[in-house]
Amino acid sequence: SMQKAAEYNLKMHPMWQGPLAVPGGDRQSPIDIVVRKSVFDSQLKHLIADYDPTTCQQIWNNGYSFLVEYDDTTDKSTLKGGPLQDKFRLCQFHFHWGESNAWGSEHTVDRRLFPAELHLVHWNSDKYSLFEEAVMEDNGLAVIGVFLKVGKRHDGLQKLVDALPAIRHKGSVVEFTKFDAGCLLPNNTEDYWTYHGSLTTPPLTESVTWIVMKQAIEVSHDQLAVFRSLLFTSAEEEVQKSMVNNFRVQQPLRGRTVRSSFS
Ligand SMILES: Clc1ccc(Cc2nnn[n-]2)cc1
Ligand SMILES: [Zn+2]
Repeated sequence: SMQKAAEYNLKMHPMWQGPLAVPGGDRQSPIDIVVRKSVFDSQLKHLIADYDPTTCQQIWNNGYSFLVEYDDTTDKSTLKGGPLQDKFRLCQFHFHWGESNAWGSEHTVDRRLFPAELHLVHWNSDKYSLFEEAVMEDNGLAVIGVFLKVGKRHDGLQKLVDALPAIRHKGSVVEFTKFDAGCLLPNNTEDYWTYHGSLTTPPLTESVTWIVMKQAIEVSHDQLAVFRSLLFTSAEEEVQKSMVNNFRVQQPLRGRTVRSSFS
């Protein structure tokens, strides 16, 4: 499950951005989405995210971000449609954010940075039986990226924000149940960009079909501030480092085409 992959992240130095480019890597993420260079593809379908809140299990600080993990042993929380040919299982979601509202997202749109970005991580359960298998295969994973912008308070996010003080330190885990990840999707899920890329932390594997939503969700300044109260460091470490700027630098497009579901 994602647990093992996230434990792998735990061992990694928090600010580890990984190499700027992976040797031989020509489909790395994140990227800048140049809107006027994206290509409208009328074959792209609606996204069908069907998430069951009862599969939500725990929330924990893995020393890089905080992640909400789902039971991915059955096809209860799935993603289909969009650019995807197969059915994908939700295994976790997490965020990337900055030390200020001026930056924090991994992807950008015409170089515009957002204060944070949500990633909903899914793996191809039609072709594989475990995340660990899928993560090594072309198109084994599908990650939905949703930009966060500062505005009105996001009521669905608040339950998650209220759980963060309990997982301030790297390695802390608390039970977190009955959370509907669907409430974090924007109202408009028709308009997205999609391209083939990679995980943005080691193993940086080029197995991700990225689906980046055009519409951002609004969260309040105070909600974002609580993200920044998390720590990269465990309770034992003398020097505590606040968990901010946990994003990777942008990677070269290397001739890839970014398709849009809208014109
Ligand atoms: Cl918890 C976590 C899991 C994965 C990543 C890296 C990533 N790859 N693609 N999107 N995020 C960062 C934090
Ligand atoms: Zn991510």
